Amino acid sequence: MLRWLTAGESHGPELVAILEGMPADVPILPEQIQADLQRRKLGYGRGARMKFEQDELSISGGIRFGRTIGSPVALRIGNTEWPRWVDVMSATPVDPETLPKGRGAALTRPRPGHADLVGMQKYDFPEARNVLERASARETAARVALGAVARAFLGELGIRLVAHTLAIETVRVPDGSPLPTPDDVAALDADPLRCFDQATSDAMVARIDRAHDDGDTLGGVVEVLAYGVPPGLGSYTHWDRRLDSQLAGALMGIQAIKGVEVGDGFETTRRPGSQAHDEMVYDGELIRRESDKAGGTEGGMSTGTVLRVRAGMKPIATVPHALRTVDVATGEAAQAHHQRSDVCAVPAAGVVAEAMVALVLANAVLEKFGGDSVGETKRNLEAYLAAIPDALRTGVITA
Ligand SMILES: Cc1cc2nc3c(=O)[nH]c(=O)nc-3n(C[C@H](O)[C@H](O)[C@H](O)COP(=O)(O)O)c2cc1C
Ligand SMILES: C=C(O[C@@H]1CC(C(=O)O)=C[C@@H](OP(=O)(O)O)[C@H]1O)C(=O)O
Repeated sequence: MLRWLTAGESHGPELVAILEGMPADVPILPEQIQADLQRRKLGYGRGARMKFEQDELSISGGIRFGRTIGSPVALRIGNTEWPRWVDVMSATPVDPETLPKGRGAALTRPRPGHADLVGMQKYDFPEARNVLERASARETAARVALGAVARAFLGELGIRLVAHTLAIETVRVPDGSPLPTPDDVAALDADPLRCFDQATSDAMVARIDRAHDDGDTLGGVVEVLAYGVPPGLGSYTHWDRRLDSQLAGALMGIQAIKGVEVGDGFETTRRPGSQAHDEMVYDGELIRRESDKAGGTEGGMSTGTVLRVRAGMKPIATVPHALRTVDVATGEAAQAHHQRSDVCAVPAAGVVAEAMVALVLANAVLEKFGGDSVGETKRNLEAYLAAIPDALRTGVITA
């Protein structure tokens, strides 16, 4: 079993992350993790902080000479903003009178759509600083770093992932457009929206420009594809063993994700059964699917076809054209606090979603095939695939 934990505040000294249960001998270099951290900062519409803050990665354990060694992988990502926040985020008591006026001010005008108000109620805070520091999606940097390790493990088994942007608000990639493969990652990273359709990407840029001018923010939809996934990850035997349940939970666990679809998702509910499923045909060697509407799972198990999941992100809550709220210090009507924010962070959410899917798949692979070294996992996987009776063979769809 793979377990992972993150800690750290948005403006604290660093984020820390631990991945426990990763087999030994997975090749992974700090540069690979750093590259994924860099990809998470990409995307048209992100705020100023993405430009001036660097992700300072250091590895505290679990990796030696460029390979995992079976012990917990422990990572630190320094927040280069920290020197400006030393007082405000001090772990030791500080006289509130000495705090800087702007950053140190009490945040008593909670933002609709962010965690501020309920966080204050729940943890008994008079203002929102303690809440937003941890609710912030800064934390997703830690998950992306762990996801890079999970992806390296999956890569050794021939499982490769790619994420792309499907929609920004109502600007959407046309139905039936070609799907990217993992070979397209560099091209996607070079696109301002990580969108695989040039005309749609251009329209998305224009829409974000308009939102920026209007003092508004936008959400959208990302899709993660995993190629080379063997049949039989997850299980139909219990709700929490279902791969689709685990994927949905992991994706919904990303800040601002409000909907998840597996395969054609809600579109499937608008089709009659005769047109909703992926029919099987025998080609003399393998049982093949005529279509891929299910998105690579049936009965909570991977089918061996391309895994396809989508996550819908709501618009950023810190709207520059500030929303109405109540100042909880005075009880008076007010405008929600706003200093700076992303206009749109959907492309970054795609990189985070890819990391979460990688972690879930790595866990599912280990549950099915075990292995204390990646070589052992690979042997077990190959033996399982070889043992599937000829009459049941479907193969595995790779890119
Ligand atoms: C990559 C990424 C960047 C984000 N950037 C911002 C931001 O700049 N401002 C903001 O208010 N929310 C931002 N969010 C969303 C908030 O973190 C999120 O809405 C908040 O934690 C409340 O959680 P909920 O939306 O899941 O209810 C971002 C989310 C992601 C995934
Ligand atoms: C720092 C990151 O994202 C942050 C996520 C975020 C939020 O409320 O979720 C709010 C913003 O932070 P700040 O309010 O300090 O500008 C984003 O910049 C990051 O992704 O690295």
